[in-house]
Amino acid sequence: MSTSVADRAPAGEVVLSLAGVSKRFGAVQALSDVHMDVRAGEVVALVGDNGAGKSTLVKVISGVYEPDGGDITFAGRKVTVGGPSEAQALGIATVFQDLALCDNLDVVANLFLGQEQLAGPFIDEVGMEKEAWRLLKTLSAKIPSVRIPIAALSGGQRQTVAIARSLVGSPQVVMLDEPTAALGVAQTAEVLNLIERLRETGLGVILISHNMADVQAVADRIVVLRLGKNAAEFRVEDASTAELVAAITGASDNVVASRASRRSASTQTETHIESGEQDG
Ligand SMILES: Nc1ncnc2c1ncn2[C@@H]1O[C@H](COP(=O)(O)OP(=O)(O)OP(=O)(O)O)[C@@H](O)[C@H]1O
Repeated sequence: MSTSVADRAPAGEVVLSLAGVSKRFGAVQALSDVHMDVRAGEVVALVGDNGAGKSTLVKVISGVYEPDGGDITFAGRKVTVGGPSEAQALGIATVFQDLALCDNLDVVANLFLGQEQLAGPFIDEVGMEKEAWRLLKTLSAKIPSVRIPIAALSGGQRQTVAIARSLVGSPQVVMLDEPTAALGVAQTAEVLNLIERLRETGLGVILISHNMADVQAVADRIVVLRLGKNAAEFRVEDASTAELVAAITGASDNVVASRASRRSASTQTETHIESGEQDG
């Protein structure tokens, strides 16, 4: 089976919708009444402080955890996601932080390991290699060979393989959990390009990140969780870093926000001085 754009929902259509999702672990209410929509051809960033509930939400969507309450609607119908393989069969793929790649196996083996059934019943070694190149091409990925072991690849290239792997089986939604956390500047830029490619192919992308620069560079919408609840939602062009930080921390007078506004005030003053707008 190949990833066909024709199978996908038209851009702008809601493909995944969460309503009233809750999850408790003993005394900890990790998620309360969470809602979130993801549209085809859109990158939604899911942000929040440590313990805000991001990982729990990802695990609910990917079928690792069963929610205590709430509805998940995927491609227009209410679904229960019984486990990660069910999520993948539905069309919800997740790239977890650990990437789950086998270092000693090559790129082709890693792309299809354990998901041969998603690639199609009759796919052989040659077919897998062709499909591997096709998936990497979809991402405009820079991998020198599909026959080199993962151990020989850089961090950005590994992330690329993990993202390509998530595309086997034609998902409609891809979730990326902190994809740039362990990467340097150039590799981060590479991964942000991949995310843009995913959006261009019409996928709904959920990006979990602590990095506001990455989020602001690539997301269309930003959903902020705080203490397991929806705290705010922004279109990326409407949110300043200070507003985002305030929504994440729940306070507008925190150290990061006031530092950001001091810096922005001093930049404005400098701009005015440079353009000769100062008084006197
Ligand atoms: N398996 C679990 N058992 C008990 N409590 C849990 C479990 N998983 C998460 N929690 C708790 O649920 C809350 C939300 O945690 P979660 O890991 O979802 O937050 P997060 O936003 O992903 O944080 P981080 O950015 O640190 O990964 C936290 O209070 C956490 O301690």
